[in-house]
Amino acid sequence: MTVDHLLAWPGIRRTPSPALDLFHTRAFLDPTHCARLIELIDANRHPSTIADPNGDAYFRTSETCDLDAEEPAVQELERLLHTLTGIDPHHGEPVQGQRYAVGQEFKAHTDYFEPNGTDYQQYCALAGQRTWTAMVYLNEPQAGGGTRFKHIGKTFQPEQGKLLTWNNRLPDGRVNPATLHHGMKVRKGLKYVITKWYRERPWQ
Ligand SMILES: O=C(O)CCC(=O)C(=O)O
Ligand SMILES: [Fe+2]
Repeated sequence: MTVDHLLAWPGIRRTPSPALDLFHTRAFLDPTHCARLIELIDANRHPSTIADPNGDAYFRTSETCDLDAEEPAVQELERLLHTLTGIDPHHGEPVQGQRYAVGQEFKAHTDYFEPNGTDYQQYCALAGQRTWTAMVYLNEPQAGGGTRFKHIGKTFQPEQGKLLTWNNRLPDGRVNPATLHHGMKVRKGLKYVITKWYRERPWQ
């Protein structure tokens, strides 16, 4: 994907930082679309998991849903993401939904797989490393639930339909530690997001 392609999206904003390529845009999804995706997440959620477990049982306390690629709301989301990013849809992992109740979070992590981690071979042998991440807030909790990029001191607040996207790699192809981010604790209400990860090579 080229950054120029992203910049053609009306209303896209780049976070001014030399450390990483990070963009956001408001109202990427409309409220009806968000509500339908929330319904799908609620119908099929289970405790979230992590790669390279680090011994902290409270590292990621949310619930996850693998969304059904046949659902019209998921297909429409995929179509919009393709228009936004220009990334070949075959390089995408299936879309996931995440739900956080009060007190739940996803502590500071990177979306790429640690190149020397124990799980790298298992997760990356076929499709390669994660390249770009796209995430969309589907609602707005009453308090908390921001996404904090610690290295650059930037926190995004959840807002229904707002999209974030960033490049997990550096221009030379190595992973970028400055993409470290924290899905912070929800203090009041619920938080729903979708996450979409792209790979170097086609998925499956
Ligand atoms: O919920 C958030 O704000 C961040 C989610 C996230 O980083 C992830 O699912 O990888
Ligand atoms: Fe993440």
